[in-house]
Amino acid sequence: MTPAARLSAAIDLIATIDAQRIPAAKALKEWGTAHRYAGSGDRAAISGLIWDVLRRQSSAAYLMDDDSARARLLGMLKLERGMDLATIAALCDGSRFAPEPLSTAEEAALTSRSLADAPAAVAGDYPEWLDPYLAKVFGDDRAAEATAMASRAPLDLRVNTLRGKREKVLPRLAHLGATETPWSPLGLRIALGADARNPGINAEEDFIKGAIEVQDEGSQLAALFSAAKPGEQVIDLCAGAGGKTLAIAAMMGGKGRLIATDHDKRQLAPIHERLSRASVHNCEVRTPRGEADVLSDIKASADLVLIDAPCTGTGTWRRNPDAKWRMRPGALEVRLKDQAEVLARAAPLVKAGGRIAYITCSVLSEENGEQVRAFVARHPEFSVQPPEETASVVWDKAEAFAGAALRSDEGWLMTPRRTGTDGFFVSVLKKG
Ligand SMILES: C[S@@+](CC[C@H](N)C(=O)[O-])C[C@H]1O[C@@H](n2cnc3c(N)ncnc32)[C@H](O)[C@@H]1O
Repeated sequence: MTPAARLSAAIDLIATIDAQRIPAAKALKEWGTAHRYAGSGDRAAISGLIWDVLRRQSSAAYLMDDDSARARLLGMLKLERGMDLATIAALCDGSRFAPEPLSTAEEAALTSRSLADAPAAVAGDYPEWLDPYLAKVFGDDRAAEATAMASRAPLDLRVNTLRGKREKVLPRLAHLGATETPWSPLGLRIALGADARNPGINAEEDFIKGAIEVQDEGSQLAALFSAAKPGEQVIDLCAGAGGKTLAIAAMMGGKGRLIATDHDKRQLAPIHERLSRASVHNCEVRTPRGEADVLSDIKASADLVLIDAPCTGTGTWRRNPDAKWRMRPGALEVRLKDQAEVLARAAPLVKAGGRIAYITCSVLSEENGEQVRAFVARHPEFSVQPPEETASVVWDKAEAFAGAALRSDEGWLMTPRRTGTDGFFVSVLKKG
């Protein structure tokens, strides 16, 4: 397929997604089945176009003053891909399989309209009901923050120090264009192209041998801020597929006791294979069975309880542009309740002098600072460790990090705009 034919296919697909109200991933899969002649390059390119239209859904429609599938695609080409009028016009030349030539109104919109007067929710591409929530966190910066939260994310990797060293792994991933991430001493970054092609990390020898894991740099920093140490007793209460568990295990260097659990046993399913590939030998996975409390033997003995809390995931919008538009107010209410529950469960597990590391991948203060304040009010035996302290334990970049991240009395908030990471909040709460 020519680049122009891919645009035509993308316009048709967006119209289908609109009309049938189906998730983009499902629509793309069905399109692939119905167009078996399309090669993998075509599929990747068309997926990339669809995801980018979802990223710029509102702003592209505003720019074009038209919310049709075609208008949103054209607006996206300008806003997300930085194409000028001549480039867009050359693609839309009306030839066989290419989109129709640009109308006078489309040409005018692409040259003279801008987002300068657009409401923040439109310029920043987020559901309008979230505007007061984002205003509370970011104030007048919310459109700029949200725009960064809508832009395509790179692929970040964490080098597993149980199996390798960053300086050794880096040259082996040179063919993928890997570079060091700016903050994490363990991070590597691979920029992803507009065609959404997967670089095939799972087939890399370093991945197979457990020397690298896919993990956003913000997630790596959140784990580092917990300051897990060799010899400690650490409980990962919301371990899920084990992303943080693996990072914590590497920090512990195989020494001490690590317990991973989750209230949903299905979420834990991939953790066993991942722990084994990463050569983690000191982690006990406790899978819930029925109503029994799998942590009933643990009473005020943990040095660290890690809570990678269930959250709305607003910090990961750049990886899930479809989920962003599907988010409903009810989802926030449910998550707030879950978070309070997990915090209450963690409190009695921690020993005097121990700590809770509370982490979310959301930017909303209801899930972050407000949740922490409410917990400390209910549990005065806990107090927030000053954020500067949590960062300085980690590394010499603490000062630059403090200048970049958003600090509150309760902890650090990382965002795509500020730290180039997914949105992550981290608070460390000391007991006694
Ligand atoms: C953000 S995800 C964890 C991701 C995982 N730690 C990782 O890094 O791959 C949140 C997890 O919390 C779990 N969860 C939700 N409510 C919980 C509760 N009340 N107690 C324990 N886990 C809970 C969910 O099942 C989900 O796996």
